[in-house]
Amino acid sequence: MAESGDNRSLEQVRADIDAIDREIQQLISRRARCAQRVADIKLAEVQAAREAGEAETEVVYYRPEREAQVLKRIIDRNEGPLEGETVAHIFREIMSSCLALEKPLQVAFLGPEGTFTQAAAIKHFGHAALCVPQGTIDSVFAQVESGECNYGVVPVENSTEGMVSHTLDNFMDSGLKISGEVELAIAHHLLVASHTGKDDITRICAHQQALAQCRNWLDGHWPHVEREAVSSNGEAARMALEIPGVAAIAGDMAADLYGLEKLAENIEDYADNTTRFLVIGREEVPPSGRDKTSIIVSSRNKPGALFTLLDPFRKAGVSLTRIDTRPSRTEKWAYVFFIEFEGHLQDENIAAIVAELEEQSILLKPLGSYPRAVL
Ligand SMILES: C=C(O[C@@H]1C=C(C(=O)O)C=C[C@H]1O)C(=O)O
Repeated sequence: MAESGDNRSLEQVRADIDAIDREIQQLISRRARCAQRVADIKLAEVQAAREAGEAETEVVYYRPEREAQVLKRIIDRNEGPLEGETVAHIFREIMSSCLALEKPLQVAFLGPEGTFTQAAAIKHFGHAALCVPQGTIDSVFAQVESGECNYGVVPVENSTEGMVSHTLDNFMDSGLKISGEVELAIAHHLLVASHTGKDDITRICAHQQALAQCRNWLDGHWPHVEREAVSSNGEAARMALEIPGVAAIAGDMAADLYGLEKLAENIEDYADNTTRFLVIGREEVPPSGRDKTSIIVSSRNKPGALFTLLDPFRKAGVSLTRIDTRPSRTEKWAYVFFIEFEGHLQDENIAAIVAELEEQSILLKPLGSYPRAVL
């Protein structure tokens, strides 16, 4: 085996690499056959349940909690020289391809193509999933509710593509469950078509949030060029390709999709610009061991209402990861809280908190427990 510091020739090291690749390929094929065997077992179990008159009808091949465990283990045992996350991304793609041997997952996302939501969908499900663009957050929910798509991906926090509140409103009326979360580092670039030079630019287009996130950079570099907010960064990229003089601000996905050139990279004013997305599905997800739970709770606007809702978490020492308020649409002066915390609804301490909250509130709706983002 080639090690750094040995005195093998280039040809010898390449021969080593070829032999290793052969082994890796054989192992991947073996892994894929195991995944097929798992799928056969799942199918047989569902068929047996059907014959026994049990209600289950759908075979669920995709197991988010299992995938999260596999990826976490890969990161934990990684010894370098590659980064744990880099290796996990490779395994993300292997799992995605193994699962697609049964049937590629259909994943609805807030489109159009080339948006960060699509990048989030691919990051979570891998490239073997079939990502289907939707025009609105409502239609992402509808596609999953009707069964057209297996899962959906919607932005929920600090997004350049959609409104948090709109996603939360959808959860109030929907029976769908959250089955995962995706965190994505957002890097914006100034993009132009190959036939557009720096001096040809008369207009810079992007989603309004992308324009906002790059405001200082634009003020410094392009103070006199018109800025135009359009419906998405993907749309801005399409315009940059088709309309002379237009430059777009968008991410890598859009640059690749429309074959645009990067005039400037990473132009966002703040590094660490992360957007969070939620994965929605029809099934509840069993515990992975590192989970989060999201609930909607509603209480009357009386003194101490929020304190009463949050106190059970404090007493149990459970960390809240997010809390949002929305006005209730059904009752004047009632509020709806969207609360996220660490733990799974099947954990005893979490079940006890939820039972206590149920007594204190007008309405309590669990939106699901799901593995914390690994990648
Ligand atoms: C193989 C399984 O099914 C699917 C494929 C997985 C994989 O390739 O590792 C993991 C979880 C499931 O999404 C399983 O449940 O173990």
